[in-house]
Amino acid sequence: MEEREERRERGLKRKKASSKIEDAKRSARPELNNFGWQTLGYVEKFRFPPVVDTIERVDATHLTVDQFREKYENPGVPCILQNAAAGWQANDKWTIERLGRKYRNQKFKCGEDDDGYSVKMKMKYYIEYMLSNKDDSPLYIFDSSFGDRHKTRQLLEDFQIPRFFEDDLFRYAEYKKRPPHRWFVMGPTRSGTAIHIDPLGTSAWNTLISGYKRWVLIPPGAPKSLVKPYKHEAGKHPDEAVTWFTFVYPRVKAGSWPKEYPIIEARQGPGETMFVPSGWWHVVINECATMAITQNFASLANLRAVWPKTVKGRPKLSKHWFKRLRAERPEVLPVLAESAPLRDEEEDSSDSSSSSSSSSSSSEDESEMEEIAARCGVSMRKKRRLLGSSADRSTESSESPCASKIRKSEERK
Ligand SMILES: O=C(O)CCC(=O)C(=O)O
Ligand SMILES: [Fe+2]
Repeated sequence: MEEREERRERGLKRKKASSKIEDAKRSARPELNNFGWQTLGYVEKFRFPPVVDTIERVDATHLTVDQFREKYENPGVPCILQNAAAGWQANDKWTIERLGRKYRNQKFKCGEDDDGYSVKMKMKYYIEYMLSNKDDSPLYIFDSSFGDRHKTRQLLEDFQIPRFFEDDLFRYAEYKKRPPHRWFVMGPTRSGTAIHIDPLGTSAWNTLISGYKRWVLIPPGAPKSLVKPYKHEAGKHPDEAVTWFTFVYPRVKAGSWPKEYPIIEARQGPGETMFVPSGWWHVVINECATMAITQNFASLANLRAVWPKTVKGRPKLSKHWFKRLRAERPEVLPVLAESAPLRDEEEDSSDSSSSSSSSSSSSEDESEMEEIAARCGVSMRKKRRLLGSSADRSTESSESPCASKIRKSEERK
């Protein structure tokens, strides 16, 4: 009798899990409702290419912050830092078993619906999905708000920002106003991130706790038409890593790939930290189940790219940030002045999705900026550039070529 009861209970739980998984899948990828999630048969047909690893690796324990800046950050050279995660609690705690126990009923973002709202799944259901799915391009946890939720905040204690990345200039902005900047990342084989450049000109570090990730990095300046799948290749999975590896990867390996954009390949393993400099295209696919933590940051090295993009894409934030930097880091003001976009300047060629509207910034703001520009010894022309266009935007929207990193829903907060 008791046994029958238990069997019934288990059956009900299984049913509930599949229904929760189905709900999330329907919301996150409604375009697959008719097409199907396994139609391409990638579980059988998709083969990871032979391992090629051409990235520079460096032992973080023997590298000073100054050396990192000189060799990698300032010249924009990608690298893998080894041992930057030594001693992290995540190395022991972030296993499927332990996370599945501790965060069992906590919801993590694994997609977004058509209206830009997060699609979330409880950890217990996601793990079930991760371990059993045969989907062509599976759902992927890419959660930027774990640190803000009471019951998942503890994950923050399991890792530390490696010292090379501590001087994140966005930390001077009020926490609630700063763009999303850290993500807990977890997904099964074939999940990953399609080719993109990280938002707002930021650089990133990405530490893998378990599993293996394949990376391809393409230098800044490579045209979108070259690095993205062609229209006829995109099919129902235009923005998925599997599509890139199926169609574009053979092209980057062919002799006809332009020599001016030499790619870098890597197979990242547990404990390794990838450094992605500002402006680099990158695409990532998980070879097996992985767990990782990634952060994006602004620094002295990328501020020349970050500032104009922030002014254009996040005008209100840029004003707030400016004031904070002026108070806390006045030495960076000349960099802002030098790099600010001209008023009414043409949008640059990158994926910008800024919207414009009617309200204007106060003249008080403007004169304040001009005064600062003068103090920095910036010319009249550049003074006008300091804050970019004086037309403010009522709805800030950010340049977001990294689909997984800045989502509309997060911008809405
Ligand atoms: O781990 C991944 O899927 C890639 C994440 C990414 O694009 C990044 O860290 O910038
Ligand atoms: Fe990225």
